[in-house]
Parts: sequence; C-alpha cells; structure tokens
Amino acid sequence: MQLSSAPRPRVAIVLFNLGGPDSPEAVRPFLENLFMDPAILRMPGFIRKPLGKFIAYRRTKAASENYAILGGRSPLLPLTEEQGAALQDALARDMPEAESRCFVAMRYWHPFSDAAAQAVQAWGADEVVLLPLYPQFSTTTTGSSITAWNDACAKIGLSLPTRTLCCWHSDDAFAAATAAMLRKAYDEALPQVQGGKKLRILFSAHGLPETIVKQGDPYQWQVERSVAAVAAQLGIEGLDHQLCYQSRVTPQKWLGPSTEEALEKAANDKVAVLVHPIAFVSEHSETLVELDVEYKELAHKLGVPGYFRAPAQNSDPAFISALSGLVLRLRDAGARTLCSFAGGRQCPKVHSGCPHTGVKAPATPRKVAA
Ligand SMILES: C=CC1=C(C)c2cc3[nH]c(cc4nc(cc5[nH]c(cc1n2)c(C)c5CCC(=O)O)C(CCC(=O)O)=C4C)c(C)c3C=C
Ligand SMILES: [Fe+2]
Ligand SMILES: [Fe+2]
Repeated sequence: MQLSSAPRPRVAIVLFNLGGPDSPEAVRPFLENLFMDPAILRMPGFIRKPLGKFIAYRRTKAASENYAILGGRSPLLPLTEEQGAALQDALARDMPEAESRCFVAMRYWHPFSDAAAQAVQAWGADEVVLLPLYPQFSTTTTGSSITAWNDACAKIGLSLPTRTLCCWHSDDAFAAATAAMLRKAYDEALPQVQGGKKLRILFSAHGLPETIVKQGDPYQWQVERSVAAVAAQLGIEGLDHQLCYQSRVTPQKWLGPSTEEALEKAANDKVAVLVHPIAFVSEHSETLVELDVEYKELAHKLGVPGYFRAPAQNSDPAFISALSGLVLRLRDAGARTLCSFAGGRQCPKVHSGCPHTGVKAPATPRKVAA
C-alpha cells in the first residue's frame, strides 16, 4: 500500500557474486580474470599478470572437465538472477515505501560491475545497496567485489548514496533459514544410514590460502561463527559436526582440515556424513561437481557408511526473506554507510582485513508504515 503520492525513491540492490563461465570457451578467460585479481594473487602487477595467466592456463583442463559435467557452463548466473527476482518481490512486500530493483555484478565473468553500474545509472537509481551473496567477508570475495564496483562507478561518474553490507555470517534469520533446510536434509538422511550408524554434519566451506588469513582476512573467524549459529538453531541433541574446507586450487597451504581429511576421519570413526556448503548460498560447480561427484566418490572409496548432501539456499523463501530483512536494516542504519548484519564491526581486532574502522554512528529507528 502506498502511503502518499510523493515519488518513491529508487533503490538499486547490487548483488555481488563470483560468476562463472557461460560456455566452454569462457573457462580460460574466466580463470585468467580470477588469477590476475590482486586480491587473489598478491604480488606486483608485472609478475601477477603473467603468473595469473599461467596458473589459469594450467587450471583450465580440470575446471573445463568440471563445467562439462554441468553442460559446459556454470549455473551461478541464472540462480543469482532468480535470487534477485525473488528478493525484488520480497522487497516490494517488505519495503513498499521504495521502488527496489536488483542488479547482478559478477566479479570474474559477465555481467561485470561495469555493466551493472551502467544499468543502475540507466534506471535512474536514487540510492544503492551493495549486497554480497557471500555470508562471510573475505578480502578475496566481497572485498574484491567492492573494489571492482567502486572502479566501475568512477569510470562512468556514478556517484550515488551507497550503503554496503560487508557480512551476515550469523544473522539470525539467515541462520534459521539455513538450519531449517539442513534439519530437513538431516531428518531425511538419518533413516537411510547403513546399519544404524551415527550421522555427522560436515560444514564444508570454500578454502582460503593460510597466508591470506595470516594477513588479517576475517573469513575463517566468520565461517566459524556461521557454523556455531546454524548448529545452535538446528536443535539436534548431541549433534556431531565438524567444519572443513574444500576447493584447494593452488599448491600453497590452505585452511584445514580439508574436506578430504574430514571424510577420512568419518571413515575411521565409522560415521555417515551429511555435507552442508556453509560458505555458498547457491549451487554451482563446487557443490554440484566437487561435493556431489568428487567427494561422494571419495567417501565411497574410503568406506564412509553413507554420504548425503544438504542443498544450498538458492531462492528458498525463508532465505530470501532474510536477505530482505538485511536490506531493510541497512537502509535504517542512519549515518552508517558500511554495515555488518549487526550494525558495526563484529570481527576481533586481529582481523585487520575487516573493512570496518570501528567508528560507530547512531542508528535511526525504522519508521513502520501504518
Ligand atoms: C586462489 C584461488 C582462490 C581463492 C582464494 C578463492 C576464494 C573463494 N572463492 C569462493 C567462491 C567461489 N569460488 C568459485 C570458483 C573458483 N574459485 C577459484 C579459486 C579461488 N577461490 C577457482 C579457480 C574457481 C573456478 C572453478 C575451478 O577452477 O574449480 C565459485 C564459482 C564456481 C562456479 O561454478 O561458478 C565460487 C562461488 C569463496 C567463497 C572464496 C573465499 C572465501
Ligand atoms: Fe573460489
Ligand atoms: Fe568484520
């Protein structure tokens, strides 16, 4: 219901995600974009660019084989577009005082931030909300997307009031929506476990090189908070769970334990596993191939007595409502332009990669439409 005839402000919600190749030919240039990103390969440009191209060239075969299983392309863009359409509907319901439209800005393949910024400008937005589809902040993901967005806006002279959500790792509504999906998967899996063995939940997060964490990246700390929040909302007495890290793609030391090691442990402990992708909110190659094909085969080989996988959120209505709630809170944040799900900085000081300075601005209470 519209309350007055005053024009409603146009709010552009920019959804950040990583992006994925849309054809077999796109795999190599997509990987080049990824490995030439200074947020990923931290060295001077004259080394990073040739080295990034070389690593991409070396990775192309393995990545292409994975995308071939998915029909030669990543499903990430269509799924992100569906999330955007669902969020737009939810905001029409929850925030009728504004006209909201969702735009997708992918980091390493189309549509890039440049195209998204041009679309936001062409639409005539009055304000912008930057909403990463990564629950946990990492300098390699959300941090890199914010940089790309700022560069894209500078190129076309787009300068609008902008609010940025940096992370929502243990937002209550997000944790509740995730726990509800996971609980359903758990209740379905339990009766299928062979020989009445126990079922362990493996929270499998995308990995990160340890050097990046040592440089202050808050991702690992935030993933741990997500696991605690979701586990608490599951309401399973005596829950057996473990956090592990998947998708190591370079020879450096990455965060551990790896998902492979967690599967070995499950085999030794003779427990079945239900794998939940805790750092992804959409299906893509690392859930549909790595979890559903590669780790499943490995679990079978190792003799894990049951391997199950909980789905990613995609456009689950409770999850989309959680995103809508985050947008509402962000717009009510008063003078604050950078917010976590809880308002200000959540990360302990040691995580210097957290984008917050720690300066608090007073929050203005949200006006509820009568
Ligand atoms: C050094 C390399 C990488 C870092 C660091 C990294 C961090 C990181 N990535 C995600 C989420 C996604 N990654 C995806 C694909 C992907 N990631 C890397 C490398 C690093 N990621 C590569 C090489 C690829 C391509 C696929 C492959 O070669 O296996 C995707 C999208 C996949 C798709 O199908 O579209 C996502 C999403 C997070 C959350 C993260 C750190 C916190
Ligand atoms: Fe990745
Ligand atoms: Fe933080």
